[in-house]
Amino acid sequence: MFIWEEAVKIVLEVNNLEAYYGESVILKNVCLNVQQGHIVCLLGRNGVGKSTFLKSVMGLVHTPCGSICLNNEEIIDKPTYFRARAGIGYVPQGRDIFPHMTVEENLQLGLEIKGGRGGIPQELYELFPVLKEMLTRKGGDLSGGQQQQLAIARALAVHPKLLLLDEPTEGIQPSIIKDIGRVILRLKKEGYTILIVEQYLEFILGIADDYYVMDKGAIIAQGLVSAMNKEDIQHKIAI
Ligand SMILES: Nc1ncnc2c1ncn2[C@@H]1O[C@H](COP(=O)(O)OP(=O)(O)OP(=O)(O)O)[C@@H](O)[C@H]1O
Repeated sequence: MFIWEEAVKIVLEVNNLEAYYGESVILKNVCLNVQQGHIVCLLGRNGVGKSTFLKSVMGLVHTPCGSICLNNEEIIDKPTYFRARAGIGYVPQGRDIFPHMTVEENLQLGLEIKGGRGGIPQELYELFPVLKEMLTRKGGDLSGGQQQQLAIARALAVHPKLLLLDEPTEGIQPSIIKDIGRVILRLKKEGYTILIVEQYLEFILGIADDYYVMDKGAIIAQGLVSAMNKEDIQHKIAI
């Protein structure tokens, strides 16, 4: 009998990656895959190298060894703007909202990667109704949670093939954390592929498909979230 199996498509494939700040090696031999349509979480304590990993994928740190493939194309030697145009959306830790620009102007900046073409997609306001109410407010006047929503919306403006989120729950009140969780699940339903760096295990349990745990710049555990031994992983990421 012939069984038709749909081929698994890997959007991001990282192999044997090393990253450095000056002479200091931060990432060692990191391998991590993100399958299309999946939500993948990279967990770990403070300072183990999670943000450095996302910055490496964006081309923001020195990565002399290894491989970073986006949809089977090697991008490790490509500049950051190329990676952004190739479809990687990045929401850094701290959000990087422009405080003196309005919410609308911040959203328009998200379109610049693709030459500013097309208007702001209306679905962004469905995902984040609060942004529509605050279009003329300055980014710097928004709460931390609202800024996080604005940063995610800005990255989504060009429909990225891969969305990188660096600690989306950091410093945010529980009700907004729930809203962000709901948005991520909706994006998953729409077929988005997302890699989230987190320290907050409970948040990712309800939303992620696959997890990796990092310690001292190396991957020390990985698997399906559905099969995760939560106590063991919590112990590995506890301070
Ligand atoms: N610009 C930099 N120059 C030198 N060292 C850095 C720089 N940024 C980070 N580091 C160091 O690299 C290591 C990894 O930092 P990184 O921010 O990637 O960790 P993290 O796991 O994301 O932690 P956190 O959750 O606190 O952001 C840390 O030891 C940190 O001090």
